[in-house]
Amino acid sequence: MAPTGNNSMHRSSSRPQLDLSKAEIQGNVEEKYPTILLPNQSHDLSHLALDIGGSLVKLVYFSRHQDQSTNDKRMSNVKNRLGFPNGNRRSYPILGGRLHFVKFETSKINECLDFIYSKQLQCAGGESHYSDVADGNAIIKATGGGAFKFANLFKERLGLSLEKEDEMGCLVAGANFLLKAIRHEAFTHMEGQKEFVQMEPNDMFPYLLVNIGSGVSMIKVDGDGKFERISGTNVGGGTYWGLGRLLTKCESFDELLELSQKGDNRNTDMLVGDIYGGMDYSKIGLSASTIASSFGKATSEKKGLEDYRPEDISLSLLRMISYNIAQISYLNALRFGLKRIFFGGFFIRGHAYTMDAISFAIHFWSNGAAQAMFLRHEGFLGALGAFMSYEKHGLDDLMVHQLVERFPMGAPYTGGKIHGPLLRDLNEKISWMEKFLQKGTEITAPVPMAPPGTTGLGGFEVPLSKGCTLRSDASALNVGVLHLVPTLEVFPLLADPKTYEPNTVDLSEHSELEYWFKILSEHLPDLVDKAVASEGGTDDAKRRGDAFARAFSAHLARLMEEPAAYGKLGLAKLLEMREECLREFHFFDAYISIKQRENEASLAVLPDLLMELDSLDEETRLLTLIEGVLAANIFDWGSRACVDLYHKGTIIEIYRMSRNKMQRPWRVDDFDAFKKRMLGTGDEKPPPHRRALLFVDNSGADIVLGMLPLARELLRRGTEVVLVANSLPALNDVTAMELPDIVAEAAKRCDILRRAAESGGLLVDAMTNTLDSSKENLSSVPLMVVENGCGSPCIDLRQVSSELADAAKDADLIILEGMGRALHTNLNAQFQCDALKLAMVKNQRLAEKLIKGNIYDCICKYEPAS
Ligand SMILES: Nc1ncnc2c1ncn2[C@@H]1O[C@H](COP(=O)(O)OP(=O)(O)OP(=O)(O)O)[C@@H](O)[C@H]1O
Ligand SMILES: CC(C)(CO)[C@@H](O)C(=O)NCCC(=O)O
Ligand SMILES: [Mn+2]
Repeated sequence: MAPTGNNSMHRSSSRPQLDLSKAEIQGNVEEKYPTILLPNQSHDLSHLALDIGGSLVKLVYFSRHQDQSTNDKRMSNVKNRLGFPNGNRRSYPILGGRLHFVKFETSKINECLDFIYSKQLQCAGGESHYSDVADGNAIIKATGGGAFKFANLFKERLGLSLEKEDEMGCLVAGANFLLKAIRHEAFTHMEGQKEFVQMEPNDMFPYLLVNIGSGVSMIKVDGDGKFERISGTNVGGGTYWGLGRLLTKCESFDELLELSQKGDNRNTDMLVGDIYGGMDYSKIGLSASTIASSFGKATSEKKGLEDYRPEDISLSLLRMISYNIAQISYLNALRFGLKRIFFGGFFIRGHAYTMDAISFAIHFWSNGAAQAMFLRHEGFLGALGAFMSYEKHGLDDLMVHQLVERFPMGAPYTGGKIHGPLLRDLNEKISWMEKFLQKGTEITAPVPMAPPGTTGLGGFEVPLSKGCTLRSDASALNVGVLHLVPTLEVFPLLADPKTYEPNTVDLSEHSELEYWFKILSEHLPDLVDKAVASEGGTDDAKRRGDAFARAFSAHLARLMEEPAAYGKLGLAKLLEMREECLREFHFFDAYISIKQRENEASLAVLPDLLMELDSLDEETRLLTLIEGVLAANIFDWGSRACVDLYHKGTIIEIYRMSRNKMQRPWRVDDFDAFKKRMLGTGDEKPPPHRRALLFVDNSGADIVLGMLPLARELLRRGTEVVLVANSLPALNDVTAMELPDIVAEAAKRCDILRRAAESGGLLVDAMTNTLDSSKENLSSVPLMVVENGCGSPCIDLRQVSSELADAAKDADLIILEGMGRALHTNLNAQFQCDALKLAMVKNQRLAEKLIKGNIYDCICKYEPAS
């Protein structure tokens, strides 16, 4: 999903510009990191907050979206027309922007200072403190012990004062925010299986929060700001890393964790079987393979450290510490009757085995009564909480539907160790990716390897999740950039937003996932060609095209290995990711020339089509119009089969051929019910719909020869029509920016469309001269265009533009057209008003699966208001 407006397609590069005017160095010019004053820098550039722990520094910062859409004529017309109510809006603006998550090792705090400096984050410590910035005395929120320990360093190097926030309070604030506002934040992890859990904001409390950092804190959370640190343990992440380093000579935490994946703890741990001569101690429920004593075998007098494999040592240590923390957690949960236990902190590091070990132990000790849950933003709770403590961020009011998470490529800092230079611009990103992605191993993930099986109650056997190479790039953290888009809303006509699921196809089924990955991979070379051509085919475009292909393939490979890496995966997300990835590499509209060509060709034949339609009686015309929409939906550059077809004829030939083949009954055919609602039966004439929302799909024939004639029919019958189109380009879909021009062209050829477009404010400088129009005829129901808030071929109706949400309030008919919006998503969506779903199925597998039919079968699904 994307924010709305004029410039929004340039969003990917939308870091606000620094205002460098009157910049001057403050203090000693000889210093290594002299502070530069930017007195004219706008104060709301960003917020920054830190959690400086014993092991890692976590940084959360906010960057604003570029100012959007001020002089967009279409927008202001729509606003006039629909008179956007302000009643239920917040009374103060919250900033649209992005939240970034970055971490560093505390022992290398200079890297963190460099990062802040190079991003100029110290120049904007937060609105409420702006007045201080000019004095070189910006204040930023910080928590963790380092907020005390390093206060002077921040002051000296960056002129930043750290305002200290209570560490436990921050952890709780961060966790509460994530659980409420981020979809797919919390998950369980058992025997290698990740399952997302959605918390009900009304039913979240109480819970136990266990933060495993260097040390471990256990906090009972009863509400927002209501908590008590009930316990802790000094055996934590620092213990694993510290002891592990001494015993194995590993040089990094990740190396130690990787070693554990090849370990066998039977060589170091003393098992029940070792003590009981290979037998279980079944009377107390302990199997022979239960660890009786961690490192108990290392007591052997005959052996020294060199006789044990570092792999085995690492594994024993990891299990010892994970089990120990889990056991103490469980006992504390028991003490206060808490059923839900969330684990955070970077000890977890998204590592499958660690999570399995903790889950297993919680399950074991509680006899299945308590459940361990993990958080995707595991280590960032404190930093987020510190961020939340700014007064005017507006974040605490944000809701799930206003946050969109994206996973851009190449943020080398987030791994904790630095893999490359700070990426300042696209060029540097591409260079870095060219090098980084050559090392194929680094795009692998910790994934379960062992076949499914049971660990078996009665002992701590080996949890199943092992892993291969640990990912050291940003995505290892399974944390993206959070886009805050305050204008997004839940589509108000959904029958039940709570149970609404946009995706029709479930990608958690592996064969389904494989199939779509194959489709997307095969489509990639063609897409790259188009994208490069759309940017003039220059060397720069080719290089970007190459980088895009690498990046998107890497995403695909990553998801193939760990489908839940970026949250719950659906086809809509996958298709959107492709579009976002294009934008990330500055391809703003790959299909632009194809779209223009097809629009022109279709507009040229529109008058003939309208004439043909007008010669038909009402009933035949309605059928022909629906046939026309279905037939024209064949022009879809997202479908392989259709692209092949285009080489076989002109647009109008294909359109006619396609329409001639429309034999009823269609595979799903509710046309008669729809006709009855529109035309009635016998003498009984039902009133026309008040307002119809037409969710349009492709450019060219699809919009011009399919949807516009249908819109015209509705207008003629007295129904207001709102064309709902994408905010940003996706494949050859028509966008809300392009539609007014297309409508204007069509209006030159049709009186009904012209009057409606004028009435809807779409024709601003009315072309009164182009056609003879009598002024008295001018009043007409309006034709309008609104953007849907998204930049994907699919639509998740939980996150639409406020413009669309407003337009929906008076609507009593929804028409969803095309595979992306009516099939891949929303085929099963229920609405509060009449809904018509129209699509041609241009994919054999989908046809078989969804409608037990064949490629090119049609769907005309009509569901009256429930
Ligand atoms: N790259 C890394 N370097 C060091 N430790 C890491 C790394 N990645 C994960 N860890 C683990 O994460 C732990 C630190 O987690 P976290 O950042 O949540 O705690 P902290 O805030 O530094 O510690 P505390 O809250 O106790 O002061 C380390 O002790 C180690 O076990
Ligand atoms: C000291 C803190 C709070 C610093 O984050 C943390 O490392 C911790 O909770 N340690 C455990 C101390 C204890 O309760 O035994
Ligand atoms: Mn900490």
